[in-house]
This record gives sequence, structure tokens and C-alpha cells, in this order.
Amino acid sequence: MELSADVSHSRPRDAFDDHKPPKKRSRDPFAGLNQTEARVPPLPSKGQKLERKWSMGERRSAPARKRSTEPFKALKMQRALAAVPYGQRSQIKDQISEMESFEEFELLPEVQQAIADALPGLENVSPTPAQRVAIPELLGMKGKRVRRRNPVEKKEMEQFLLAAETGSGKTLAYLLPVIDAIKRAEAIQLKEEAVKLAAKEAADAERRKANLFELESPPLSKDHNPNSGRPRAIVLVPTAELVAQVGAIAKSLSHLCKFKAAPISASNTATVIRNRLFNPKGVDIVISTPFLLGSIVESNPNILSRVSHLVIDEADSLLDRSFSPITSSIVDRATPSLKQLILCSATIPRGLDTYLQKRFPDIKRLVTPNLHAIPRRVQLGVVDVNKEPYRGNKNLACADTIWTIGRSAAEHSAEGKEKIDMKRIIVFVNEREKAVEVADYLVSKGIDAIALNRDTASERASHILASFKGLAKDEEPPVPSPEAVKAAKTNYFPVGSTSTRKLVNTKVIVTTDLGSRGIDTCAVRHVVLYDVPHTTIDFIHRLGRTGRMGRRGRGIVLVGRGDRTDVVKEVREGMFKGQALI
Ligand SMILES: Nc1ncnc2c1ncn2[C@@H]1O[C@H](COP(=O)(O)OP(=O)(O)OP(=O)(O)O)[C@@H](O)[C@H]1O
Repeated sequence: MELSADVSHSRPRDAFDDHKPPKKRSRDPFAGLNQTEARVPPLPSKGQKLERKWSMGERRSAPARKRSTEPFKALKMQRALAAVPYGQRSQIKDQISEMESFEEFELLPEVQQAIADALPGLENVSPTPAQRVAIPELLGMKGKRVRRRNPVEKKEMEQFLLAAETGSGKTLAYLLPVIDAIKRAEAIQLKEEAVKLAAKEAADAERRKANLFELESPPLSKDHNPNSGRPRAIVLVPTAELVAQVGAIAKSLSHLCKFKAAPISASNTATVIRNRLFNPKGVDIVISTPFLLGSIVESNPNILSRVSHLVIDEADSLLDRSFSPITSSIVDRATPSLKQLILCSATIPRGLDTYLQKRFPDIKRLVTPNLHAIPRRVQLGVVDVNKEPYRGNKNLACADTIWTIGRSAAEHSAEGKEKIDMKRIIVFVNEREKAVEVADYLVSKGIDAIALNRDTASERASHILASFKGLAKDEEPPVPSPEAVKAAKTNYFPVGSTSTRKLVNTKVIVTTDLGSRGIDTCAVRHVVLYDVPHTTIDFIHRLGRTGRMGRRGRGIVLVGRGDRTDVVKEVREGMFKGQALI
């Protein structure tokens, strides 16, 4: 092989004038060989850098890369929830990690024993994070070894915000300390009354000795009980269904540690309400909605005269625009006698956060480590309604989704494996009118569906919800024949057709936000989000109806034209990573 005669000659200067190596050479695998000069291009000037940034390739890729790394970009547009720093969360986690038993709380023995009645069928229960965070604080325990504060020595009203994820046992977290306080106050009152009575009897005896002919003073009337119509504690909740739910828990606790609970709501008659409030044996805890209690207080202001504990459950609802005036007026009227004001919520919306900073700047925030995070055991699936076979028909996609859930269980049963449980599914819509429309459509497709909205009579609503709460025993679902299962294999219904087939093992409630707050639907494994919720707050509450207290659950969101897919994507990512939503 012979080398060229020019091999050692450099190339003419103007060949590098544009600072770029010739393209052909740079692509050549041997381009780096036989070079006598380092051809490193100089650093680009500032102007060149900008030019490069906006060149076609970079312009497309730069924002895309930013989007993928920046967390919750779509959710940041709404920023619905107040932030709780991760440092604070880990600190709380450490603090509560050592509390393993209810016995560590300085509750009265009768209150301790009553816990088992409120959690029937459960053995070796340990307190949930919400209970570990709240109970010691509400009892005034400071650290494990320090004695509880004397309930009578406390003069100023204490304010607490208990914020813990859905289905985490917040009801017991506030009820147990409140009942404990009531029982202690009652014991003190009984002691004081006994001392007074003894003093009076002694005085009477003295007087009789001094004047043998004096008539005996009449005994104290036993007809009037000073505890009648003057509760020591009030629990406010937003709906009649929640009044019944919290009332049932209070009643179960009252079997062992005796106290009188009066749940009152618009679903009770006036006579029932009167009898419960003005029971001659007295009343200790009233559970009510703010509107009902507010109207009673107008005519009987004495009802609030002795209230030492006021609980506002679902505080984010009860302090929002529609409820706030009436809730605040009850707080104001009860304040003179209040020892503890306890707000309770699964979410701290930014509106509530600002309100609390202004109205209760000293409120003590009791927050659990997983606040605002949807637990990992709840999965979120997405159905694209625009795709085949739905072609934008959400009703059809909803019916098909429900059939898919119900059918899998029916097949399982037809194979003779085991008796199947009734499946209970909640479908959430954003508008009240839509609930009826969707329920009617589902019924036309052979699904046992019912609408639950503000127009549903409260007695009927309680009845509908009972089986979803695992309280009422369902009639057993009929076991479908193998033929019926075969016939139901395809659950696609052409638009407009009415199904003659029936989905036998599934019950569905179609509801709005009304069914998303506080209802303890522990029998629900599936939630269908017919509409994409407006905010992360609604996502948390709606998905919170499943996967309660350590159970698994599944949410399915139907995404159609105009729905925020970016929001759904970010919520899913957050759930997958176990992150708190914002
Ligand atoms: N320590 C415990 N161990 C086991 N189960 C419990 C315990 N405490 C409460 N539960 C059960 O957990 C379920 C949920 O409780 P609860 O309704 O109080 O939750 P929540 O936090 O108020 O939910 P939401 O935010 O949705 O209102 C109930 O069925 C209750 O019986």
C-alpha cells in the first residue's frame, strides 16, 4: 500500500472556518485517524446557545422532558390540598410506631372494655394511626409516662384538627376520648352532689334538733333531671346517614360504659327527636346535622349550656361555604362552656387551611403520616370511552365495566368453586340529575342499580346504604346456571338495546358527593368514577369508599372526550408511588 504524498499536509484553513468538521468525515468510522491537528469546535457563544435551543429538535424535546420529570404538573393547576411536609410525616411515624395497644391509652376501664363492642368480630385489635395520633392528645397524655391532665383544672378551650386518611377509624379516635371525658365529669358531678346532699341532710338534722316542732322541708324533686336536654358533648356531621352511622357506634359503646346517646336527624319524627333530647333520664351525647341542631337551639338555647366537647366531623364539608354560617354559629354559642373543639377530616383543603389560620390560629393539628395519599392497596384502572366498542358512550362503558366485574364472580361460581359474595359497586357522578339517568340506564342493561342523591328520602337512603356498609344481610345471590353464564359471556350491548339478561350477583349505587363523605362502605370493593372528579379532594373521598381499614379495592375511571386525562394520569402515578396528592 502506498501513502498519498499529501499525507502530512494540513488541510487549507478555510475548511474549518465554520468550526464544524466536514460531515462526511465525521460519520466515517476512520475519521479520527491520521489527524495532525485537534479539531475541537470552540464553545458556542451565548447567542449561538439560544439559537440552538430554539432549533427544531430541541424545541420539541425540552418541554417534553420537563413534563415527565416535574411531579403533579396538572394537579398543581388546581392545588386543592394543603401541604404537609414529608419531614413532619416521618417524625409522626416514629412517634406512633411504639403504640401497639389500646391499653396504653389512659382511658377509664369501662371505656377500654367497650372498644370490643364497637369493633365486633375483630380480635386483638390495635389502634390505627389516626387513633394513635389523636387519642393521647385528646386525653391530654404527654408522652407515655406522664399522667393525664385533670379534666377540671383545664380552663381554656383546646382546639384540635384531626386529619387522617379515609377509612382509618377517625370516629373511634374522637369518640373514645370524648366518652372518657363525659364519664369523668359525671363522676365528679356525682361526688359534688353527694357532698351537697350530705351537707343539706346534716343542716336539716341540726335544725330539727334545735326546733322539734318545725315541719320537715320537702325532699328534692326527682322528677326533673338536670341532665335532660343538656348534653355534655355534641357531634356534628353533614348528613342523616352519618348521624345514623355515628349514632350506632356510640350506642355500641354505651352498652358497657353507660351513657345516653341521642342521634337526631331529619329522618326522625318530631316526637322521636323530642323524646331523645329531653329524655327524663338525661342525655350525654347528641349527634346531629348542623341545620337541625341550629333550628332546635333557636327555640331551646339551653341545649348548648353545658356542652364541654364539640366535634365537627367531616369538617372540610361543614366549614365550606354552604354549611359554614350555621356550623360557626353553633361553635360561637357553645364556646362559653367548651373545653375541647375537635375538627375531623380526611382532607385539608386549602380553603379550610386558610379559614383555620384566621379563625383558630392556635389549633393543634393531629395529622397522620399518610394524609392525602390513597393507599397502594387501592388500584385505579382507566377505561377509554372514546375507543371501540363504546365510541364515546359513557353509559355503555359504565354498564360494560359493571358486567365485567360481576361476570367474573358469576363464572367462578358456575364452575362450582365456591359460593360467591354479593358484589357491591358504587358509581360516582358529578351532577345530581346524572345519578338518576345513569341508574335507569344500568337497570335497562340488567343491573340492579339504584340512584342515591339529595332527592332520595333519607330512610330509603339508609336502607340502600345498609348492605353496602356490611350491616344488613343480603339475600344470597342466586347461583347462575352454566348456560346463563355462557349466555352472559359477552357483555357488550349495542346502544339502545335493552338487556333481557340479569346480572345476579351485583348491587350498584349511583351517587354524587353525598355518598362519598364518611359513609363506612366496608363491603365495597369496586368504585366506578363515571365522571373524572373535579379535584383531588373528590378523588380521595370517592376512592376512599373502597379499600377501607386495610382491605383491597379497585377504582375504575371512565375517561371520555373533554375529560382531564393528565389529571387522571398524575393521580394514578401518585397512587402507584404512595405519594400524597396535592
Ligand atoms: N382499631 C381498629 N381496628 C380495626 N378496625 C377498626 C379500628 N378502628 C375502627 N375500625 C373500623 O374501621 C372502619 C372505618 O372507620 P371510620 O368510619 O371511623 O373511618 P373514618 O376514618 O372516619 O373514614 P372516613 O374518612 O371515610 O369518614 C369501621 O368499620 C370501623 O369499625
